Amino acid sequence: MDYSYPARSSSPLSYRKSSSFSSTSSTSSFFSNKPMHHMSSSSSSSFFNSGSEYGSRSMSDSMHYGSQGYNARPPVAYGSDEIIGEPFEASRPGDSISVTIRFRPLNEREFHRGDEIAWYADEDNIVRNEYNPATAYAFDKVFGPQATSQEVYEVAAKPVVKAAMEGVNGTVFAYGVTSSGKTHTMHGDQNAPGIIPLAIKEVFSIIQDTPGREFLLRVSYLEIYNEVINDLLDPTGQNLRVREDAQGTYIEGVKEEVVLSPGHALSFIAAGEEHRHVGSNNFNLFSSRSHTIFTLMIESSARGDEYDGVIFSQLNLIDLAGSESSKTDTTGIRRKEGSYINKSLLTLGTVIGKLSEGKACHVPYRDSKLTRLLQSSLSGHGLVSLICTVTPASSNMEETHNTLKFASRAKRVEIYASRNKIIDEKSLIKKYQREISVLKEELDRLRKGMVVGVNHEELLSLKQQLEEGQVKMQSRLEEEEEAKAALMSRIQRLTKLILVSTKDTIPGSLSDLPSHQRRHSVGEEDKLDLRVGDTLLIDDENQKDSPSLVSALVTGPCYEFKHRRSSSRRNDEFSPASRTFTESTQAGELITGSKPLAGRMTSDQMDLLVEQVKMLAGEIALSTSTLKRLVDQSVNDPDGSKTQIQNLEREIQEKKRQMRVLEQRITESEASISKMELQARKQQEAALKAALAEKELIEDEYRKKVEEAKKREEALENDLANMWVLVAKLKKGGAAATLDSNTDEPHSNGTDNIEDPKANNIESNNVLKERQVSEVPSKPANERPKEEPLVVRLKARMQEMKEKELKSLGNGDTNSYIL
Ligand SMILES: Nc1ncnc2c1ncn2[C@@H]1O[C@H](COP(=O)(O)OP(=O)(O)OP(=O)(O)O)[C@@H](O)[C@H]1O
Repeated sequence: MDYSYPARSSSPLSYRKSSSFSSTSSTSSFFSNKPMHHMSSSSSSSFFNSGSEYGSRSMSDSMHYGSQGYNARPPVAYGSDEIIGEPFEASRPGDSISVTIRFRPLNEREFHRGDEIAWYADEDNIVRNEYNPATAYAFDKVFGPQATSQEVYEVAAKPVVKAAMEGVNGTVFAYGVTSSGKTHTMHGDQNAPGIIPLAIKEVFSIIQDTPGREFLLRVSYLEIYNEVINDLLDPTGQNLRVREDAQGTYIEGVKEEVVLSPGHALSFIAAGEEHRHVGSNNFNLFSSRSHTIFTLMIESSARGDEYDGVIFSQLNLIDLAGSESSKTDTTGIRRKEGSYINKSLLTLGTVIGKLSEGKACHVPYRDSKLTRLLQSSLSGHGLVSLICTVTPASSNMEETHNTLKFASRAKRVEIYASRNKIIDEKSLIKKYQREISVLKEELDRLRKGMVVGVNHEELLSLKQQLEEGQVKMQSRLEEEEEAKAALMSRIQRLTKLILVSTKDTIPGSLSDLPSHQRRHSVGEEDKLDLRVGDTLLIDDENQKDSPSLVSALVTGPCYEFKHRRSSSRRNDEFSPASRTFTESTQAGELITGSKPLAGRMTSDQMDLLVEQVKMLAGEIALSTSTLKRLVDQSVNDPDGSKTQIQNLEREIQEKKRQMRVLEQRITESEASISKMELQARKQQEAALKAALAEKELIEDEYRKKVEEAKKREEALENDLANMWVLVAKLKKGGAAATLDSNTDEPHSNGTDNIEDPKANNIESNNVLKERQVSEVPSKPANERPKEEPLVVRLKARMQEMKEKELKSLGNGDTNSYIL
């Protein structure tokens, strides 16, 4: 993993990465506040390094700087009160702020002006004045100029980081005059990462080594510039306000980003650094003009069943701006910045001083934003590690001495660190865990075929809906498939037309050609097409208006198509050989083939014609633009391009002409199609009219037959009625004697029989038949003279009826059967 850390102003990670992770307004306490402080002795042991022994003075590497060495006279005299008595008391129980001193090497500037080593690290814990060896300060650890940031980290930061991972708040901050090495210590660079990147690395490494717990990390990054708090992770977050609640101080609206890896966290810092106020002074080209506070919020809880609540802690990594002495040459804005920096550092010193006195007195935390924000940590809750960076240079001896005094006072501030626990509701990790478990359950239910909040019936209906949906989907797919198939077949039809178009110039129908003859290699095509072309020259009716189309037919469609695709790339190569090809076009070739087919043009062929016109139009546009380019070029080389231009002009003219031919053919085809349609419609109309007339005739005849049948029916009915009358009379008379007289009376009383026509009908029929069988054939006509007129008339009438009946049967008149 690359822990390279960006330089202040030229970071390779210098972009503001917008986080896709949870970003919430901070409502958490800057630190869990427990406003208590306790005085500790100056020799109290550190929380981190107990048992530091004060050793005798020894030469360290740090002393080997400066031309005059460290034996030079001290530039300043010290009062006895400033000298710390020796030896230090060994460690004693109780926690205090960890105070570490880090010397930086003399810089070039100091070296060149002949600065001496005024202060040096005497063994591991002592800072001693070169000019007055009795002036010495003891700290938890003192690092010489050769110490690496990693070493400083191990002592000054690692214990704080580890404690923070276990729920103890922690603050590590670098304090010192400008250009003493604070930023170098806290941030470092790619080659020597500082406390912040090393702490981040440590945090993730601890997570890695703690399989029993779950962690959630968030970061925030802000600066205090001219007593204004700005959010470095959110450029819009300017002039944020410090708020206070039961848990302590917090910054309202500060952006917090969840981080997932060291690189991720570093990218936020790098982005924040871009917004940090940095300026140059005569000591430092990239002087920090603001205090920065990088905060890592750590939540953790035991995994699985061993859940014991959520532990929350904050780790603050602070890079303070350097105090500026009167020697710092600043003007204008820098001076203003400097005065703000000094004021806030002075307040910090005062607060530390008050705390170190251990008296119950007013501590002016509120006098500066810095002390207000550090209130919780300085007031004793959580671990605090102060790293004071100093220069050994004699020219800065006084400033270094002030730093040492400040550090010494800070060392006397006692702290009481304890592990934090937070109630679950406030825990982000808990919130996320809850969400995760809800989602997991939902997933589980879904896997088991259950839907959250859905009962069995609803589930069934859902399944049904799903099935219906599937059916719909299926039918839609089928429709799509059909549409696709239709399209495919249309494409195939068109493709076939295109492929066969050249072959179809052979007289005969398309279907006469076997399909394999319609698909052949370019070589075969060339030979065949030459023959086809010859034939066409003789037979094609278009020869007169389109002679150049023949040249199109000389080339096969495949070859032509290949050429057409490449011709756009090679349009400037108008060699005589290529000219032949450029004159013939795919479009021209196709239409030539389609015309002989078009005795009656199909809609596919019409579509093809339209496509060909479009293709030609495209080719013309391309050729025209090439022509334009050639004409432009010809200004420099008139002779070189002349032939090409002429060829191209001819080609354009030819294509235009072909296009006109095609358009004319389309118009003609359209006209002929509509003419044929009209004719067909007229024929159809005439046929319909004839059919109608024929139908009317048949109907007339039928009507007449019906009328005749009706008339016959009426007549028969009439005859029948008369017969009944006669029969009734015969029955009534009983004898032949009376028959004569009665039958002649037209109004005889026959009403009895008539009243029951059905009964009479059956009876009379029987009587009639008897008489016909027994009397009429057996008796000669001359033996019954009295009966003759009536009987004869009756018989004649019956005969007549029979004949009519037979006649009706013969004519197929079904009405006759009714009788
Ligand atoms: N221990 C060190 N070893 C080598 N070079 C260092 C060390 N400390 C600081 N420097 C160099 O000294 C210069 C100033 O350091 P730095 O910017 O860290 O000072 P500072 O205290 O942050 O200053 P300011 O308060 O003005 O921001 C830098 O070029 C830095 O690389």
